[in-house]
Amino acid sequence: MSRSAHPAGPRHADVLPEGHYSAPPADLNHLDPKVWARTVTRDERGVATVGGIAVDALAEEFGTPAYFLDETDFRARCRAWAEAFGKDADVFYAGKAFLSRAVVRWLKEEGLNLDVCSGGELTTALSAGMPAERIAFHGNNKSEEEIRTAVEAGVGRIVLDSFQEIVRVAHVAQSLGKRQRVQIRVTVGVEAHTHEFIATAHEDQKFGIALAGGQAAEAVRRALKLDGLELIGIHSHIGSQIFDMAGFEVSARRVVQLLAEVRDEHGVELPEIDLGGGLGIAYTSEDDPREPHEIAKALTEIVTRECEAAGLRTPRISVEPGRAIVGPTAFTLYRVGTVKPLEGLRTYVSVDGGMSDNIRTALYDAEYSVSLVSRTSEAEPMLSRVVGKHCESGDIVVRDAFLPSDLAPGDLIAVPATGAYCRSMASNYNHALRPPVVAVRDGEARVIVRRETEEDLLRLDVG
Ligand SMILES: Cc1ncc(COP(=O)(O)O)c(C=O)c1O
Ligand SMILES: N[C@@H](CCCC[NH3+])C(=O)O
Repeated sequence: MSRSAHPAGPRHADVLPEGHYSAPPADLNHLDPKVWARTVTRDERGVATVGGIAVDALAEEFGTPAYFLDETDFRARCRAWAEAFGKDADVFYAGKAFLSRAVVRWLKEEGLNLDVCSGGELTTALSAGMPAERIAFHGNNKSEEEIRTAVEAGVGRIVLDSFQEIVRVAHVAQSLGKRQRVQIRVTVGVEAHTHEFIATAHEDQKFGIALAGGQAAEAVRRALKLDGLELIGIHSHIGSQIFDMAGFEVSARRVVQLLAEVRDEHGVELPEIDLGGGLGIAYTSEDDPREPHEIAKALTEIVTRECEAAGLRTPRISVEPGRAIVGPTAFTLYRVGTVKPLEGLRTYVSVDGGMSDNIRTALYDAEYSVSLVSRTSEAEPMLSRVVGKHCESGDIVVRDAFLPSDLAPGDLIAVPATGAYCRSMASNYNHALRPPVVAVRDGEARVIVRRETEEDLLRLDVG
């Protein structure tokens, strides 16, 4: 592939326009372990490798764009979470981040439970052999059919999200002659420090039942009266990509307060509390996420302290990390198609994917990093914007990042930390074919979700 020089673009710090970036990194070839999956490194040629396989070979075999998932890293993260919380707590992987049958099998083998939030996720989980009692079923508008499937399967818990749902689940359970274990999802009134679209515990939004105004206490009252329900606890999820533990602290305190009120009113000590997911990961070298053992320690201490103060037995804690497990384990590999320097601004690098395989930049103004991975380069840093091939000027994958100034069509670049909410939120915009997910481990690569084909598109179009 040609590496012809292109007209000089904006390259030096003194001509850089405003944007979300700091100075160019000291070494553009360095693959920072903070943002790259555990086994990623460069081989003797300078080509990046994952699980011992070089990305040029992966691109050759599987094509681009494609997501490559480091199975070793995924399993290690599952184990770290399970060990950090220990046997007296439960870790539910949030399947919305990324779910496939292989993932379900890994979770099962590594001792994790699974949070699903739709009939589709539930079917995937059951079809890959996840025991139903290890599944939690979420959602703010579960259909009667979804509820029936979940109750029939015997899911470990359904998380109730509205007053209507309390009655709906009780009715379905009773009609099946069952008593369904449930939690009530409450909104604790915390403003999580994250993007507005992914914060979920302030009161003015669609999820949960507010603690404020006694709504949640009323939900407990109603649930306790219904024969079809066994109320086992209270659930709170405050948002996503959160680094600051202060929000979890307030949330835990308010949930424990509700448990104390329930004890006082009904003489019942609910045995479980779920503090949701939402723990942040490093998308760029500037992010500093917490390790699972620190998170486990902080959450356990808060809950224990608050329960002691309220004279309650400490309930069994559960958490639902999605992004923190799968996010860092995958990267998206793209091939560069065009390189367009805009004098005084930045260089637009077009790749063969875009907002259809990563909507997070357009949707949340998310920040990502990017590296040239098919070779190393000693060329000077060039302020770049990585864009896709869609008919949309907001089709941006990486808003501001530095790539070497000799970047050329045919080069492979990769965006790390795309394991969560990229394939799971992928679309067919412009009839794009959603990329495959390839799991790599110990020198072996295998497709776990295949690439869509034009036949798939035509098969759906029955007109
Ligand atoms: C109820 C619930 N649990 C868990 C999660 C997982 O969040 P994250 O992937 O940020 O850990 C979400 C999504 O934000 C959620 O809504
Ligand atoms: N999908 C979002 C977060 C919401 C997760 C589900 N409540 C993201 O990419 O960050």
